[in-house]
Amino acid sequence: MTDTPEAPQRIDLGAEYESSGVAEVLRELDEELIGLAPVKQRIRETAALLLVDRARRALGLSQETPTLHMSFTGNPGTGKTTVARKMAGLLYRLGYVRKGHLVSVTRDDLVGQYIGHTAPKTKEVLKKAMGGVLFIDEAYYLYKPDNERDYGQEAIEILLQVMENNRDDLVVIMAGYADRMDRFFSANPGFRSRIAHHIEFPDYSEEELGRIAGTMLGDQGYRLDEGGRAALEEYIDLRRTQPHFANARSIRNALDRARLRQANRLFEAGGVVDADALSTISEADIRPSRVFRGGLDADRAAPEAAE
Ligand SMILES: Nc1ncnc2c1ncn2[C@@H]1O[C@H](COP(=O)(O)OP(=O)(O)OP(=O)(O)O)[C@@H](O)[C@H]1O
Repeated sequence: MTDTPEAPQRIDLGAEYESSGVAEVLRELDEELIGLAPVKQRIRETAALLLVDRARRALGLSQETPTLHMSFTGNPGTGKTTVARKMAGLLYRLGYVRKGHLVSVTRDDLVGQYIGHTAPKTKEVLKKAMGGVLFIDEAYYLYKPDNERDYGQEAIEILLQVMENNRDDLVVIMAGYADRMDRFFSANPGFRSRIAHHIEFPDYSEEELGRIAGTMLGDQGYRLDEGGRAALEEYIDLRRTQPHFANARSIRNALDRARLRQANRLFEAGGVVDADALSTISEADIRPSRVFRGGLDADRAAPEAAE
């Protein structure tokens, strides 16, 4: 294409940053997510790259669609899905995807049980994800090296093809534990070469988990009293060292159970309650947790402990 009369000569990146809505998404990311400083930094850098790429294309300096597929590695509950959703919003605001929604899947959503079932299943998911972001959690389960007839291979081949051919309308984010993802990429170099951005999600510190708990409760209109706060701190300290710990997700689950206990405590006490009582989580709502009694192994049978 030659220059059209409307082709701009220069672009105000600062104005683009605000008017595209990118600034707003980054602000939300900062405000809604506690900690994650290195992740936020990487997202800001990626946003800058995309903004500049868009400006370059607008000025006719390049025509290529950049490779946008990503990998998010880190332990469970470190915010990968939440950040992926923000990333979908960024890509949409910058015009890299048409709709900006996120479709989150695991192996079972892509791979069938019987011969001939996998391709239609994978294609159906891809159809739903087109125009947005396909988030594949624990992506390495697609690849089972001990079984060469595994149907996962079929899904892998379709994904690789679509990641190459539909780069301008679908962004794939593969997520999971760093070490397993690394082995997966070594065994499937096609993915490694198609993924341009690798972002690592660190575990939260105890202090961050405490702040996450405070925000989660605040969002639901609850607060901790002094005893509740101290008990929760102890809870976090213990819970982190026990099996199946899933960072912020474990905190969310613990708070759900605390609210349940609070409701039962109030109900069993009977009588009249005021707003303060209805919104306060106390020590008595946290201490009965099995975490204080030798850990979650005792908890395995309880469905709410499934993390
Ligand atoms: N930094 C944070 N601040 C506040 N809440 C958070 C933060 N990180 C995660 N959460 C909350 O924790 C829960 C789990 O987060 P999310 O699903 O994004 O993690 P994940 O890494 O994708 O986990 P998994 O891989 O196990 O699905 C969500 O409810 C999310 O809102």
